Amino acid sequence: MSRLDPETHQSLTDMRELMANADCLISQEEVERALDRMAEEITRDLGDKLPVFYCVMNGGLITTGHLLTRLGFPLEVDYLHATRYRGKTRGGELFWRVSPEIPMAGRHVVIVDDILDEGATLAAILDYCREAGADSVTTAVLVDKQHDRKAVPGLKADYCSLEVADRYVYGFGMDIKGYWRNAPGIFAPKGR
Ligand SMILES: O=P(O)(O)OC[C@H]1O[C@H](OP(=O)(O)OP(=O)(O)O)[C@H](O)[C@@H]1O
Ligand SMILES: Nc1nc2[nH]cnc2c(=O)[nH]1
Repeated sequence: MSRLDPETHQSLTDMRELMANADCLISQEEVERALDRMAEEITRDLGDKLPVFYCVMNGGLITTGHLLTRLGFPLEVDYLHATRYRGKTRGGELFWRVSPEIPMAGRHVVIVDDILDEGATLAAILDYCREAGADSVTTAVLVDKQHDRKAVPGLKADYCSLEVADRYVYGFGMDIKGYWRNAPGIFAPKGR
């Protein structure tokens, strides 16, 4: 391996240590089973509606990819990027980096994301879809974080069968300090 500058070397060490000491909250097998269930339900409800799936970047990337390969019906795919954490563990104001390209008017829209935490992101995206004239809007989210701080009390995704405790989690699309979106399962730093 080529020599790394000291700062990069330290980050590499820190990130490897973090993963070596993490708690695995949901294994890859459990995630796969949850995606199977989600795909079955979506197929039942939307399989004959030519829906458009919008991936919420960046976190929704892995869930969207795994979900779409389980869907055996015609559909379109687009993405949007609305972010409010931006490498931090606390959410701030929602920043729209990229708006979707495929028009939503008159379409059956499915929003796919990795996590429903406080729900400010999903609530804003739902408003956007309704204003854009979508015929129907459904939401598919891999995990729902359990706490009572939802931006809209009782907010739930239409399709979601995994729950996580109120900890900062990463893996399967979710980052920790920008890293480990590639972790195969859902993890949390030990003791935090
Ligand atoms: O329910 P909320 O509290 O609103 O948080 C959920 C959002 O937070 C994450 O995105 P983030 O803002 O980290 O952007 P990123 O996916 O680009 O990292 C995640 O992918 C969700 O979109
Ligand atoms: N990576 C990550 N992103 C989030 N966005 C909202 N909550 C979380 C979380 O627990 N982890």
